Amino acid sequence: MEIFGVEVPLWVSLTFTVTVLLYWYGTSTFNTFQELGIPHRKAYIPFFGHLIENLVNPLPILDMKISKQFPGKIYGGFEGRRPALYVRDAEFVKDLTIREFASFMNRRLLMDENGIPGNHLGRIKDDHWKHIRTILSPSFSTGKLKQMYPIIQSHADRFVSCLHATDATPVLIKDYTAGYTMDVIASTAFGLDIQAQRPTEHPFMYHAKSFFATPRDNHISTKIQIVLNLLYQFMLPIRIKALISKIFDASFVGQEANNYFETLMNKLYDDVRQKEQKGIEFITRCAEKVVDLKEVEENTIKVTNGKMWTSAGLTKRDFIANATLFISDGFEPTSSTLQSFFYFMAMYPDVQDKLHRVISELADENGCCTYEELKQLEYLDWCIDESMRLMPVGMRLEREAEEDVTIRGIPIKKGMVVHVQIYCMHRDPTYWEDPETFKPERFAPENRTANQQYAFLPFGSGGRKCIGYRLALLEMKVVIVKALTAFRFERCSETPKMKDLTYKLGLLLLNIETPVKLVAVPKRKL
Ligand code: HEM
Repeated sequence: MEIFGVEVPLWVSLTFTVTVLLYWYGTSTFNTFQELGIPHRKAYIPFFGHLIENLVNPLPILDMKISKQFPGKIYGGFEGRRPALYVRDAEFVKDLTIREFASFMNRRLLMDENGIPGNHLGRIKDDHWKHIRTILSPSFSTGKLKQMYPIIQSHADRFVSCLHATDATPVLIKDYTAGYTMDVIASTAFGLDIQAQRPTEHPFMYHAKSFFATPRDNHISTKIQIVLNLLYQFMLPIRIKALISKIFDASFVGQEANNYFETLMNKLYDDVRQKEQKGIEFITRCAEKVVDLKEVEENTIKVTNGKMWTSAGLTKRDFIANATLFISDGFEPTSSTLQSFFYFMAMYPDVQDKLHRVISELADENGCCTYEELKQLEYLDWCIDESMRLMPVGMRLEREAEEDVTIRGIPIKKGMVVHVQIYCMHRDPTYWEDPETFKPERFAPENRTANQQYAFLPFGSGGRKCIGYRLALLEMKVVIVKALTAFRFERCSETPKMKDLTYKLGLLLLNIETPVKLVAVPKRKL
């Protein structure tokens, strides 16, 4: 082929044309924010945008660094070709999650799996989500929590015995909070006593850990695997990923964990249906709602986002997916939050002493008090809130625009993802005086300011707020009251300083990477 009188081989001109077309397509969305007049980060890498940077850096650190460049608290960026809006303005967040809830009801889907994860409350959409949320919500009512209270207390006693066995030597506190949380989940949700606080790892615990693909170690090979996995999730279209995950074990949750819980839930379902005496567990309530799609009236059958469901109850698939909700969403956030809490107690001994005084005025020598009495411990509430302010496990909330909407003058296009930067908001000096310091008193009613309401969202906001937050708070309070009655948590030479804490890679949860070692010094002999 001749171009401007020069002979160019056909393969060269074809390669050139394809490269130009690919470059054009790979960058064609990169002017979105310029056109909308929204401050943004310029993207240069075709197809990737800022994705690689997002995946190879711990998100809280990156979010804090970048957000400093945007004092207006709202800016655009690119996750691959897809425009995403990053927000840390409390008033904007209020409108996004409450006033405009109907347009931002859903989270973005990276996978359209048919197994447990794809049908779980956190991932389903629109009317399907509303229907399942309505069925599950009563499982967290005051009445249900009161029924669970003695069970939770017995696991908290076990937590105290396990710590006594450490003989005041330094321990990785997360091993203990994880065991406790899992014991609570297995018993209150499934009626199982899996003894997760024992040193041997129960298969239930082993598979539960992979629900959030929580990295098991800090090896470089593990990090590469995480980054490749995230790249795969972001870069390929959902349909292609669905095909690949059918052929290989490429689901969000490993196929092994999926199969384990599917088999277990089927077995528990059969047991529950056969039992005459109904238990108080979450699974019993879910099992009672299961209906056969072949037997329900046709007008109750709906399809949302490719998923079939019925307004007459739960399908077996909905049942299996949502029965595991305690594990997939309840386990890691609660055990991590407890880890942070005990860490802050050791780092701020004056706060710990004050909290201990308050607790000992109310609870007996075993840290027992009634459900109602627990509510009177407002200083405990402030300490937990302050701990979640500095270490919010849900470091970002995610919403996807269902339609074009303008919020506070910012136009948001249909399909755009909005990330609420919880970690940044919780440490923003506009909302919090001296934000890096642990000061529970800032949560005393007389110290609260109006603009803090939507700048403190450890459990999210609006209709999609954490469904299990009341249970999470209860199980944390019970174990804290018992643990602080029995021990004083102290630093040791292996306890990291706050400025040295590093975080694991990942987009969902704030996960401390630095091993957090503490000493639990008994207050009295058993
Ligand atoms: C300290 C512990 C916990 C923290 C910090 C936490 C935090 C969160 C956050 C930030 C969200 C997103 C909310 C939003 O998008 O507005 C969420 C959602 C959710 N959480 Fe929790 N959570 C905790 C414990 C639990 C427990 C114990 C359960 C279940 C037993 C649970 C079940 C869920 C579910 C199912 C969702 C999705 C709700 C929906 O989409 O309707 N969480 N959680």
